[in-house]
Amino acid sequence: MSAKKKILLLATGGTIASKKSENGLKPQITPEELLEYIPQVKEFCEVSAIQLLNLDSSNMEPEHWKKIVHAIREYYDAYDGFVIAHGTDTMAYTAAALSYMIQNSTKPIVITGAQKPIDLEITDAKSNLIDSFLYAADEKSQGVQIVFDGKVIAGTRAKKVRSKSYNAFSSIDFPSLAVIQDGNIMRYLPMLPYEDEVRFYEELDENIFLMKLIPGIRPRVLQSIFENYDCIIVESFGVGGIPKSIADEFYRLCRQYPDKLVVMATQVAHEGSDMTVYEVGHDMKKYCRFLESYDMTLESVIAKTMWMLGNFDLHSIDVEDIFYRSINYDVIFGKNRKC
Ligand SMILES: NC(=O)C[C@H](N)C(=O)O
Repeated sequence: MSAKKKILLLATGGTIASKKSENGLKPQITPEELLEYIPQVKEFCEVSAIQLLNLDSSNMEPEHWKKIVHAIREYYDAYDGFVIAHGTDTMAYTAAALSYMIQNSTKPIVITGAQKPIDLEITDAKSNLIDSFLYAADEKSQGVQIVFDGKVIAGTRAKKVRSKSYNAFSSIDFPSLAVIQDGNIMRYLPMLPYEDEVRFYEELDENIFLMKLIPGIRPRVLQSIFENYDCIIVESFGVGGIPKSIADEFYRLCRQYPDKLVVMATQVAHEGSDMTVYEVGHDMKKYCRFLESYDMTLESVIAKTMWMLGNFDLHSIDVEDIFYRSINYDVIFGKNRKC
């Protein structure tokens, strides 16, 4: 029998590690205590644990993602896989960010958490953690994934869709990679071997503004957004377009600030953008250079632009080539699609 896989648990806080305080739930359970609740994982893997952060994930920031990446890089050779215990609220953002910051990892990096603290009698924490260790210790696992409520979701495809229920995450416009039931991993998609070596990126540019359109939006704040941010992501309606009420000012600013990255995304949860369909999208094409999200989740668009701006000089790269290149299954129906 082959030796047990060595898995490192990186604890970052979240409900999974929370206890009641006077002011509500607060992370305070140590990673060692977390492991005491799931002694059965010792049967199939050798676990070590470190407390990397201790946050409600509402407080998770790009600086913390860098810290997580740095720790995984530091311990990469010493372990066969990693489990990150994380709050659920921003887990989809972290999973997307790590997908860009750690690419081609043959060692699985699994992110999990819980809707109920591990010390409660009724909790999803234990099953989520056990499934995560099982997945991280499996020979066929690789890359960055979320394991939650029996589903394995590609790091770029997850979205928190329920604030209270156990099935809090969906895989958006892409199948779950696997399901885990009664200790068995059922894979829906084969893991294809990576062509390149593992690569770590520790830079991000977080100077990004997400502008959500609402009916009746006025152009008042646009000047200051363009002045102050490197990238403006427009969370538009439907497949995409700029409404008349802000169009003149928006196009004027696109011309005044040609170096700003403009990305058109959508507030619709499924099926993505297509700026070729409507006149409101067509006009945008006439006046601005922009990227669009296609079928990428908003979390992935945000993380990908932070990664792209942080690691490449946009004047010396083909921005479209990088943005539309599929990373960890993030974009399938993008510009570079081959049918
Ligand atoms: N279920 C959770 O983990 C929610 C918590 N507020 C967090 O994101 O840290």
